[in-house]
Amino acid sequence: MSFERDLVSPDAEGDERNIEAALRPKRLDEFIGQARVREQLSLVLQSALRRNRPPDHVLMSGGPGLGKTTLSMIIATELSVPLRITSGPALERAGDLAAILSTLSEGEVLFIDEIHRMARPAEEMLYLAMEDFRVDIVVGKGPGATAIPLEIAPFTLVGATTRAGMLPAPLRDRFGFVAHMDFYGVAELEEVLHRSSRLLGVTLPDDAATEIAGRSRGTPRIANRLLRRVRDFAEVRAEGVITRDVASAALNLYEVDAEGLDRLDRAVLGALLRKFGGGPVGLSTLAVAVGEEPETVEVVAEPFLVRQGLLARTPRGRVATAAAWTHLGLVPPPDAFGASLLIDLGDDAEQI
Ligand SMILES: Nc1ncnc2c1ncn2[C@@H]1O[C@H](COP(=O)(O)OP(=O)(O)OP(=O)(O)O)[C@@H](O)[C@H]1O
Ligand SMILES: [Mg+2]
Repeated sequence: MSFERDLVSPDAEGDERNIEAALRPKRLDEFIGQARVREQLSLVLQSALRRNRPPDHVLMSGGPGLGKTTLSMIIATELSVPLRITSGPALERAGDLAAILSTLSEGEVLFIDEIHRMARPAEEMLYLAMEDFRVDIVVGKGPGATAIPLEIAPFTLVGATTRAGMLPAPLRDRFGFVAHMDFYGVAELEEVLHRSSRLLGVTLPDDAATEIAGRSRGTPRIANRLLRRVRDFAEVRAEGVITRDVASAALNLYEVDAEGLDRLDRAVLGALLRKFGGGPVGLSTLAVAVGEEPETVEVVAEPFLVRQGLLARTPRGRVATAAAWTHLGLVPPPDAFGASLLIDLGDDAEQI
């Protein structure tokens, strides 16, 4: 058994990058949600513009699909400066980074995506560049090698990472501003969906937007993706008209449920409840029960289940919460939790 993850994966899949580029907000006031980050960043940018100096280096931290790349591009646009884009994995050798740094123009924004994946020598070169706008070019090898300092134009580094914890402290400390990107609320995702539907030229009623937003796992990228699937469904089956029922039928067809769980999520939860009485059960036992690798269960399914309060990781193993039983319409056995936690699920709940 294997599961299609494309629909609710927070990572960009296939040619999605191109589609996304068209939906990216270009200015700060078009960027939806993240009110605190937006306000903080707006201050940083405005004061830099006033002083006519490049702003402090900015670190964007947050899960995939929450808008880090989008916001980085906005920074360059708002400052009216060019943007240079690279990524941690592309900077294998210090020379790769030196080539970029030495050709930056004054005030340019250098965006390093996945900055936590940069190789060590490049990282050390970056420290000096961030702090003193200088790089040391090493000439020669062995004991005769000399470092020639080279001045570079003052620039702004914008780093993005999904794993801020993996950044070495000296690097983290050199960012003057850290933008923590959070998951989006349903109302914010509705706004994202309305904006995207205008750009895609489709009519999206409010209640249909609510339906899609609720299943989007707090992530604009997923919201936009579900919107495209709903549009396809409406074109083929509903003469292009999106209603709440059409949206709901489309997403049911793609097996994305009302809380945004997909087949793998429900399989994991279902096995935990039906086969192991709600746990505790070890990760590998649970993975075998759904025919998946333990890593897939741990990395792909569990974080969202934990965030939704449906599953808990305990030292004794994985445990379902009361909400998990409710979500799958099952009645927990009397000994599943303390008796006080038992919930009445009504007559139509499936008995296990
Ligand atoms: N605040 C927002 N308002 C409107 N659209 C957004 C917002 N944030 C993200 N999006 C949309 O979601 C998509 C993904 O955003 P983006 O590529 O910036 O995410 P990311 O955090 O860089 O993801 P990754 O970690 O995978 O690089 C883009 O198409 C963008 O248009
Ligand atoms: Mg990105």
